[in-house]
Amino acid sequence: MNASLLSLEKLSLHIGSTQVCQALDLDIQAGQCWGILGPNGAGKTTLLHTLAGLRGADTGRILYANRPVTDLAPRELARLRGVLFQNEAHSFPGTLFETVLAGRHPHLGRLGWETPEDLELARKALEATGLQSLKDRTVQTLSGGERQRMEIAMLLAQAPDLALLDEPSNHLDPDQQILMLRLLRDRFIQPRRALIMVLHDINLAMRFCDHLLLLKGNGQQLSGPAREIATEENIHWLYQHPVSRLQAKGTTCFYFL
Ligand SMILES: Nc1ncnc2c1ncn2[C@@H]1O[C@H](COP(=O)(O)OP(=O)(O)OP(=O)(O)O)[C@@H](O)[C@H]1O
Repeated sequence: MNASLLSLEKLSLHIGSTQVCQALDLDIQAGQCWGILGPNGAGKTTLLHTLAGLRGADTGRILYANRPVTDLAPRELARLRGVLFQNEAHSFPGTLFETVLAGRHPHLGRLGWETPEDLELARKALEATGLQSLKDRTVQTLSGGERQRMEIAMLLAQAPDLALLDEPSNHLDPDQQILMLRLLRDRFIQPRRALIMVLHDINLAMRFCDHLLLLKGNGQQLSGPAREIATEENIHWLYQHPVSRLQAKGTTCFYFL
């Protein structure tokens, strides 16, 4: 049996007038890729930030390897989980290389100096995301897609056990969407690692996720293996839009009518 990286026990969460989830039990195991789907405003980002330990829940517990997230020091938490935020604003005007290298922060020694290994990991992360030729550019000069790839590179450099991604395909063209999600899958779908991503594109979710959490935005939720959860009926229930489930080239996809 795989190890449990993150467990939710009877988690209830609301923001404003939105009930994001209600008594949600979930077990994210090493080697799994979870997709969180739901209509605009359902609370997907709010839940992701809560899982990351950045905000509190109403009731219930969030456990990282059986330890409550509230007991973990920031540095320890930053080694366990990394977050790809939507529209992250970087406050200092660094170069691409310096920014990606900052991903190594949770791993630095007491003096805070980067080792040659940290520099090498940052260099490799830039190479993996195809950004090495831009390494000396300032972050402010990057296009939306280049910036998104930089955020992914930073997460690769951080190398946490669990990656929490908020719409990782944002700003990416179709080719880069596939390349970056493949890269994330290859790095994080590992015996000691896992991936959770909020996605709007259900077909990307079908392609990359083995488990799904559907959030309706009124406290109703459905979770489980993607092949059981991704039915025409459930996807119609989720988005309140007519949809057809199709088989193409051996994979399941959804066509919104
Ligand atoms: N500080 C706040 N106070 C009150 N309501 C808020 C606050 N922040 C967010 N909300 C609302 O909470 C709901 C959930 O927001 P959230 O960003 O988590 O949804 P989401 O599912 O990620 O949405 P989207 O798909 O549009 O990105 C939204 O209706 C949002 O307007």
